[in-house]
Amino acid sequence: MNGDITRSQEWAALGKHHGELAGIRLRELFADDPGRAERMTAAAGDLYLDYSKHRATSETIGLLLALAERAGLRERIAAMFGGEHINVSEDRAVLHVALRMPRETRLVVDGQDVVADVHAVLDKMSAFSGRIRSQEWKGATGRPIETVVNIGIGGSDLGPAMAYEALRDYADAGIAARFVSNIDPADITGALAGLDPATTLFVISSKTFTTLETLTNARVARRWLVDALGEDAVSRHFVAVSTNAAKVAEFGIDTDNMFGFWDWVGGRYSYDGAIGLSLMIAIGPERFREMLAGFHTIDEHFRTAPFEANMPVLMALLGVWYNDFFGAESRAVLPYSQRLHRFPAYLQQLTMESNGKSVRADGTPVTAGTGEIFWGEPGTNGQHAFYQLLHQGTRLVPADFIGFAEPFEDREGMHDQLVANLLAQTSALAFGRTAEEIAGEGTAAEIVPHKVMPGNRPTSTILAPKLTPSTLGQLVALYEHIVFVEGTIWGVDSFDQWGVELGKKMALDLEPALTSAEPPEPSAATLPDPSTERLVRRYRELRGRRA
Ligand SMILES: O=P(O)(O)OC[C@H]1O[C@H](O)[C@H](O)[C@@H](O)[C@@H]1O
Repeated sequence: MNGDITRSQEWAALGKHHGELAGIRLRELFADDPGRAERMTAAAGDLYLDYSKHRATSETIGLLLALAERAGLRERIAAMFGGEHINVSEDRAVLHVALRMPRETRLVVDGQDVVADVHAVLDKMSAFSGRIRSQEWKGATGRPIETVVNIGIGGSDLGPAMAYEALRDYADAGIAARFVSNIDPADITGALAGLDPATTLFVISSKTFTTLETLTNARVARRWLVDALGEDAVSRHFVAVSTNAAKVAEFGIDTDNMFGFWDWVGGRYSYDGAIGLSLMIAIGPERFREMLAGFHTIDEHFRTAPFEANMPVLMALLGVWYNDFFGAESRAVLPYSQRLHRFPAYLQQLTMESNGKSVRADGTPVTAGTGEIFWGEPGTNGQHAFYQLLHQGTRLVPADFIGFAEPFEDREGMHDQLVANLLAQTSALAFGRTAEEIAGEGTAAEIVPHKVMPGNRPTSTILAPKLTPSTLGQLVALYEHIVFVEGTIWGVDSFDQWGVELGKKMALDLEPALTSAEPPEPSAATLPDPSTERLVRRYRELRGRRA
């Protein structure tokens, strides 16, 4: 809908319903309606969702679905899949879903069949990965590649880094991947430690090929390689992934060794395309395509399933429910899988860069909270760290628990213990322990209040058969579409990120004040405020520079 959804009657109905439901506990909801455990579930591809442990009834879901209709979700899904320029502030189509469309499909956007373009790049990536993996591609000294170092940041780092960690059990060609992102010199120093230039391939990943961190790290890597192997070695050890061929050439990378993508793929939506090159080299093109098929399964589910059975729609609407009606500020994502240890970090960019907005797509200010704060750690590590607050703190933190039935490799029944922990946590969060129950166990009266577990803390549980390339693709697509639905309800442009630009520009302006031989004048335009000016002088002193 155009305009302010918080003024709609659907929004008002949810507000009223919240008033009625707020005092009701999950214990009561289950006692009144034991069938909810069976009913409040959804399936999509290999993913199974239990959303019965939410502070919601069938009526809540009905009201939320009405809100989605009012927001024009149906039309917006069609607009995205149809290649309309729904990224209005940048006047671009939003077509990450095209990155995983099967070869035989066609999608003509702005006069061009984007699916054919996608597969041309995938084929080029597959051929290149195949040459690296089969050791046909040799480094400058004739030795095969053993390590791929991806240099990128944001969407050009988090996706492949998260997915490589998730799927490293499938890295079957003996090629390891490392990831460098930060401008902190410690990052590249750590990544290069122990590597042999003769067997190292650098993948410089940057959509724009103008990102300071990436270009700086790439220059350091180039120097490291050239010092060891000479200038001529660069073409055997550097490839690029970018949308900007001119900048790639300017950097000195042969554009024959460049893998492209398009302005209709946002950085945080890009690792299933060329930005995933380092991952494809590690796990192989076939596994990579299995991952794409997983993404596509959920895309099709999202596009075609009725909203009441549509997993991303349901999960997104529950996110809106807590964010905007219960005032919850964050959502924990708790994968019971060590391999998914970078998944919460990946989701932070996906969700928060997309929906951390305070104006709507039409430029008017939002009138409801947007952009849940995503955070998390793998279980069970989180249990021994921050779950105390989840169980007994004063804040409401809805949480997504993610588990798998099969481990890649079990040891002494450990995997069943892992899953037992997941299930125990969601039950304890939902149902808690009352003072009577605790006193009944013989607990001293003065200790009882400390042990009361309030319960009523909502969770989603997602179960999948096994962490595979396909199920990883399914999970990522699920969250991409959750972001889309939430962004649609809030009316924001989920595909721009203007908020990160100012700090980048100011850092460039500020740097000379830190490094110049003479200290900056107090009135210098590069010192934006008195606090920053003092910090600059303090830094110069600590660095032994004239302050
Ligand atoms: O891929 P690049 O053009 O180097 O951009 C890398 C990252 O930097 C930017 O600042 C954006 O906030 C991110 O969305 C992007 O993923």
